[in-house]
Amino acid sequence: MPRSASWHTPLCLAPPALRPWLTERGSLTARLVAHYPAFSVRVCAQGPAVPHDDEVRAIALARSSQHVETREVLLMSNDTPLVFAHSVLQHRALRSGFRPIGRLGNASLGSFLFATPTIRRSPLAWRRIDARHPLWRKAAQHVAALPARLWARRSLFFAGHDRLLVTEVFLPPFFAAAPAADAAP
Ligand SMILES: C=C(O[C@@H]1C=C(C(=O)O)C=C[C@H]1O)C(=O)O
Repeated sequence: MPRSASWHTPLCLAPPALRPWLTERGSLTARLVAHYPAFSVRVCAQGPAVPHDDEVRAIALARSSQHVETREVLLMSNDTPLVFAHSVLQHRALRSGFRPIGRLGNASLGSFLFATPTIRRSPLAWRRIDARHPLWRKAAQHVAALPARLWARRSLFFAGHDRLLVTEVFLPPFFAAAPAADAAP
Protein backbone atom coordinates (compact mmCIF):
# COMPACT_ATOMS: atom_id res chain seq x y z
CA MET A 1 0.00 0.00 0.00
CA PRO A 2 1.48 3.41 -0.84
CA ARG A 3 2.21 5.54 2.21
CA SER A 4 -0.19 8.22 0.96
CA ALA A 5 -3.08 5.76 1.22
CA SER A 6 -2.61 5.49 4.97
CA TRP A 7 -4.01 8.95 5.79
CA HIS A 8 -7.46 7.44 6.09
CA THR A 9 -7.70 6.33 9.70
CA PRO A 10 -11.36 6.52 10.72
CA LEU A 11 -12.05 9.22 13.25
CA CYS A 12 -14.18 6.87 15.35
CA LEU A 13 -10.90 5.31 16.54
CA ALA A 14 -9.79 8.61 18.12
CA PRO A 15 -10.39 9.37 21.82
CA PRO A 16 -13.72 11.25 21.95
CA ALA A 17 -12.21 14.29 23.68
CA LEU A 18 -9.64 14.63 20.89
CA ARG A 19 -12.17 14.54 18.05
CA PRO A 20 -13.24 18.20 18.18
CA TRP A 21 -9.57 19.12 17.81
CA LEU A 22 -9.02 16.71 14.96
CA THR A 23 -12.04 18.03 13.08
CA GLU A 24 -11.56 21.78 13.65
CA ARG A 25 -11.65 23.36 10.18
CA GLY A 26 -11.02 26.88 11.37
CA SER A 27 -7.68 27.96 12.76
CA LEU A 28 -6.19 25.43 15.16
CA THR A 29 -4.09 28.28 16.53
CA ALA A 30 -7.24 30.24 17.37
CA ARG A 31 -8.77 27.20 19.08
CA LEU A 32 -5.63 26.61 21.14
CA VAL A 33 -5.47 30.30 22.12
CA ALA A 34 -9.06 30.05 23.37
CA HIS A 35 -8.35 26.97 25.52
CA TYR A 36 -4.77 27.29 26.77
CA PRO A 37 -2.97 30.07 28.64
CA ALA A 38 0.17 31.78 27.38
CA PHE A 39 0.05 30.39 23.85
CA SER A 40 3.09 30.82 21.64
CA VAL A 41 4.64 29.48 18.44
CA ARG A 42 8.22 28.17 18.72
CA VAL A 43 9.94 27.71 15.37
CA CYS A 44 12.01 24.50 15.31
CA ALA A 45 13.12 24.59 11.69
CA GLN A 46 12.42 26.47 8.52
CA GLY A 47 14.11 26.04 5.15
CA PRO A 48 14.77 23.62 2.31
CA ALA A 49 14.42 19.89 2.99
CA VAL A 50 13.62 16.58 1.33
CA PRO A 51 9.87 15.85 1.52
CA HIS A 52 8.57 12.81 3.37
CA ASP A 53 7.41 9.89 1.20
CA ASP A 54 3.76 10.52 1.99
CA GLU A 55 3.99 14.22 1.06
CA VAL A 56 5.32 14.00 -2.48
CA ARG A 57 2.03 13.32 -4.21
CA ALA A 58 -0.01 15.64 -2.00
CA ILE A 59 1.94 18.71 -3.01
CA ALA A 60 2.17 17.56 -6.63
CA LEU A 61 5.96 17.26 -6.73
CA ALA A 62 7.36 15.85 -9.95
CA ARG A 63 10.16 13.97 -8.17
CA SER A 64 10.59 12.82 -4.58
CA SER A 65 14.20 14.00 -4.73
CA GLN A 66 13.06 17.58 -5.39
CA HIS A 67 13.66 19.83 -2.41
CA VAL A 68 10.77 21.62 -0.78
CA GLU A 69 10.43 24.39 1.76
CA THR A 70 9.42 23.21 5.23
CA ARG A 71 8.39 24.96 8.42
CA GLU A 72 8.26 23.08 11.70
CA VAL A 73 6.91 24.61 14.88
CA LEU A 74 5.78 23.68 18.34
CA LEU A 75 2.53 25.26 19.44
CA MET A 76 3.12 25.89 23.14
CA SER A 77 1.24 26.76 26.31
CA ASN A 78 3.83 28.27 28.63
CA ASP A 79 6.63 25.69 28.42
CA THR A 80 4.37 22.78 27.46
CA PRO A 81 4.32 21.68 23.81
CA LEU A 82 0.75 21.00 22.65
CA VAL A 83 1.08 20.37 18.92
CA PHE A 84 3.97 19.76 16.54
CA ALA A 85 3.12 21.31 13.18
CA HIS A 86 4.97 20.53 9.97
CA SER A 87 4.20 22.45 6.80
CA VAL A 88 5.62 21.82 3.35
CA LEU A 89 5.34 23.59 0.03
CA GLN A 90 7.12 23.88 -3.28
CA HIS A 91 9.71 26.65 -3.51
CA ARG A 92 7.79 28.34 -6.31
CA ALA A 93 4.77 28.62 -3.97
CA LEU A 94 6.93 30.57 -1.55
CA ARG A 95 7.57 33.08 -4.30
CA SER A 96 3.90 33.47 -5.22
CA GLY A 97 0.71 32.39 -3.41
CA PHE A 98 2.32 31.63 -0.05
CA ARG A 99 5.00 34.35 -0.09
CA PRO A 100 4.21 35.65 3.49
CA ILE A 101 5.31 32.31 4.98
CA GLY A 102 8.93 33.27 4.38
CA ARG A 103 8.69 36.12 6.88
CA LEU A 104 6.29 34.69 9.49
CA GLY A 105 8.85 34.07 12.20
CA ASN A 106 7.07 33.34 15.47
CA ALA A 107 3.71 34.51 14.13
CA SER A 108 1.28 31.66 13.54
CA LEU A 109 0.77 30.37 10.04
CA GLY A 110 -2.94 30.32 10.85
CA SER A 111 -2.90 34.09 11.30
CA PHE A 112 -1.99 34.43 7.62
CA LEU A 113 -4.00 31.50 6.18
CA PHE A 114 -7.30 32.37 7.80
CA ALA A 115 -6.96 36.09 7.15
CA THR A 116 -6.59 35.51 3.40
CA PRO A 117 -10.06 34.88 1.93
CA THR A 118 -8.75 33.57 -1.40
CA ILE A 119 -6.97 30.64 0.28
CA ARG A 120 -9.05 27.44 0.24
CA ARG A 121 -8.68 24.32 2.37
CA SER A 122 -9.09 20.65 1.42
CA PRO A 123 -10.90 18.13 3.63
CA LEU A 124 -8.87 16.92 6.61
CA ALA A 125 -7.29 13.46 6.76
CA TRP A 126 -6.12 11.60 9.86
CA ARG A 127 -3.74 8.88 10.89
CA ARG A 128 -1.99 7.53 13.93
CA ILE A 129 1.77 7.73 13.67
CA ASP A 130 4.48 5.83 15.52
CA ALA A 131 8.27 5.74 15.46
CA ARG A 132 8.21 4.42 11.89
CA HIS A 133 6.90 7.78 10.71
CA PRO A 134 9.33 10.71 10.26
CA LEU A 135 7.00 13.14 12.00
CA TRP A 136 6.86 11.02 15.15
CA ARG A 137 10.67 10.96 15.16
CA LYS A 138 10.88 14.72 14.55
CA ALA A 139 8.43 15.43 17.37
CA ALA A 140 10.50 13.15 19.62
CA GLN A 141 13.52 15.39 19.07
CA HIS A 142 11.66 18.17 20.87
CA VAL A 143 9.39 16.35 23.32
CA ALA A 144 10.55 13.80 25.90
CA ALA A 145 8.73 10.50 26.52
CA LEU A 146 6.30 10.52 23.62
CA PRO A 147 3.57 7.86 23.65
CA ALA A 148 4.14 5.04 21.15
CA ARG A 149 1.33 6.32 18.95
CA LEU A 150 0.17 9.85 18.28
CA TRP A 151 -2.78 11.22 16.36
CA ALA A 152 -2.05 13.50 13.43
CA ARG A 153 -4.19 15.35 10.92
CA ARG A 154 -3.32 17.03 7.69
CA SER A 155 -4.88 19.11 4.95
CA LEU A 156 -3.90 21.11 1.91
CA PHE A 157 -4.27 24.84 1.55
CA PHE A 158 -4.58 26.20 -1.99
CA ALA A 159 -3.59 29.68 -3.19
CA GLY A 160 -4.40 29.58 -6.89
CA HIS A 161 -2.36 26.66 -8.23
CA ASP A 162 0.02 26.69 -5.26
CA ARG A 163 -0.34 24.11 -2.50
CA LEU A 164 0.70 24.04 1.14
CA LEU A 165 0.42 20.81 3.12
CA VAL A 166 -0.01 21.34 6.87
CA THR A 167 0.27 18.37 9.24
CA GLU A 168 -0.43 18.74 12.95
CA VAL A 169 0.65 16.13 15.49
CA PHE A 170 -1.15 16.20 18.84
CA LEU A 171 1.21 15.83 21.79
CA PRO A 172 0.77 14.31 25.29
CA PRO A 173 -1.39 17.04 26.89
CA PHE A 174 -4.16 15.85 24.57
CA PHE A 175 -3.87 12.29 25.82
CA ALA A 176 -3.35 12.91 29.52
CA ALA A 177 -6.55 14.92 29.84
CA ALA A 178 -7.70 16.10 26.45
CA PRO A 179 -9.56 19.38 26.94
CA ALA A 180 -13.25 19.29 26.20
CA ALA A 181 -14.52 21.16 23.18
CA ASP A 182 -15.84 24.05 25.21
CA ALA A 183 -13.83 24.08 28.42
CA ALA A 184 -10.32 24.91 29.49
CA PRO A 185 -8.33 21.91 30.81
C1 LIG B 1 -2.78 26.10 10.03
C2 LIG B 1 -2.71 26.74 11.17
O1 LIG B 1 -1.55 27.23 11.63
C3 LIG B 1 -0.92 26.62 12.72
C4 LIG B 1 0.38 27.27 12.88
C5 LIG B 1 1.49 26.81 12.24
C6 LIG B 1 2.77 27.57 12.10
O2 LIG B 1 2.88 28.67 12.61
O3 LIG B 1 3.66 27.07 11.41
C7 LIG B 1 1.41 25.58 11.65
C8 LIG B 1 0.31 24.82 11.67
C9 LIG B 1 -0.85 25.16 12.44
O4 LIG B 1 -0.99 24.36 13.55
C10 LIG B 1 -3.87 26.91 12.04
O5 LIG B 1 -3.80 27.72 12.95
O6 LIG B 1 -4.87 26.22 11.80
